[in-house]
Amino acid sequence: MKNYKISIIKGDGIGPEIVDEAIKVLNAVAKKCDFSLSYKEYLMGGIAIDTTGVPLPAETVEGVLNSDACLFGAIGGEKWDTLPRELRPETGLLKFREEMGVYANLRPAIIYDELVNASTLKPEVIKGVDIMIVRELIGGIYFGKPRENDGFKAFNTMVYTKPEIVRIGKTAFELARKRDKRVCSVDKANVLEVSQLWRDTMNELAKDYPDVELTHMYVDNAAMQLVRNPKQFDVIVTGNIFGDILSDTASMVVGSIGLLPSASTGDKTAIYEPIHGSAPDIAGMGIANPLATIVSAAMMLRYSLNEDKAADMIEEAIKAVLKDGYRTKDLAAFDAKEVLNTSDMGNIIAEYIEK
Ligand SMILES: NC(=O)c1ccc[n+]([C@@H]2O[C@H](COP(=O)([O-])OP(=O)(O)OC[C@H]3O[C@@H](n4cnc5c(N)ncnc54)[C@H](O)[C@@H]3O)[C@@H](O)[C@H]2O)c1
Ligand SMILES: CC(C)[C@H](C(=O)O)[C@@H](O)C(=O)O
Ligand SMILES: [Mg+2]
Repeated sequence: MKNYKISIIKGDGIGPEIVDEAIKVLNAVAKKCDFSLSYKEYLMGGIAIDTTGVPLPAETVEGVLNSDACLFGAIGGEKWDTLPRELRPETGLLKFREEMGVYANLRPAIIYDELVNASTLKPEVIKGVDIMIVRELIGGIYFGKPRENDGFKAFNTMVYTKPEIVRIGKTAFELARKRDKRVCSVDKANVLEVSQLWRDTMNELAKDYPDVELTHMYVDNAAMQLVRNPKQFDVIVTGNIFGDILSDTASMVVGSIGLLPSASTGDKTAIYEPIHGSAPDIAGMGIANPLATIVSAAMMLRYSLNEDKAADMIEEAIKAVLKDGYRTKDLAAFDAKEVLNTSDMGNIIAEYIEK
């Protein structure tokens, strides 16, 4: 029987609650599909600061690199917000992504038919939405130097090199080939030099993909278009900060931030993580939606472990559970037959897989 080594980072806030449910579902599907998963837990974020003094212990880096894939919850919280920047949970996460070399963050926003009433947008606007946001994850203004805050003047630097743009562009074009063959590159080329290089490079790269249509959009317009007519998008490719913002918007297009999964991929390893944060406002209340993390686990099965059947089973179980009217609190107002807590949502998905 095949065994996969999965590194687990639960993190802070709702992180442990949602990751536990994903593990439950993974175990159910492994049993059905005749493979096994062994898990090893590592620390990152606030809990790592409290336990080891740093947000990203060396052991975490090494453990994840030696595993087949990593499932990650979320980090951060007010308790650590006043620490010097190098000691903050978010700095740990960024260093982690950088060390893992996960330059391509795939954030799919797909509407479940059962949830068309859950979005704040009209059903006819969102029915059929299927967008893949390809966010560059280890460059741009998040990592650019110089950066400084001397108490009077503060600045960050937005940097992209051509190879970085080509690398993420290829990911987007290759993905589009397996979808509707359309890439929309989002930038701010009307103002920023870095965006002009981004746009010129995408245009050059497009010559290698004559079967894929490339269009460009300024990020302010893209934010508006996502809400006006999200169905116009197939693949969106964009830089780190624009992708961060646009993916939170896309999550609400499909009903809740508790629904959007992601895969952070590169040449060394892959990290599977919901797009949302540690949600300190609801941590410990048992009301967090675990679906984003459970779907991230399905992405892990599909992309890193090549267990497509198991991934399909999770996705089918989620659809069936939603169809039967089970909802977490964030979606409770929308065609709910029964509102479940975080743990019961995990249980019922595992049960649907088992039966
Ligand atoms: N990848 C990560 O680890 C990650 C991502 C984003 C934010 N953060 C961190 O999380 C902390 C909180 O940030 P924030 O409040 O801006 O963003 P957030 O995504 O944690 O929460 C935003 C809102 O969405 C709700 N929400 C988020 N996930 C949910 C879920 N699964 N089910 C139901 N509701 C959910 C929250 O309750 C909150 O009202 C900060 O410390 C931030 O830096 C971490
Ligand atoms: C917590 C933060 C550093 C992170 C980001 O901005 O990348 C988060 O918002 C995300 O979307 O994963
Ligand atoms: Mg974000």
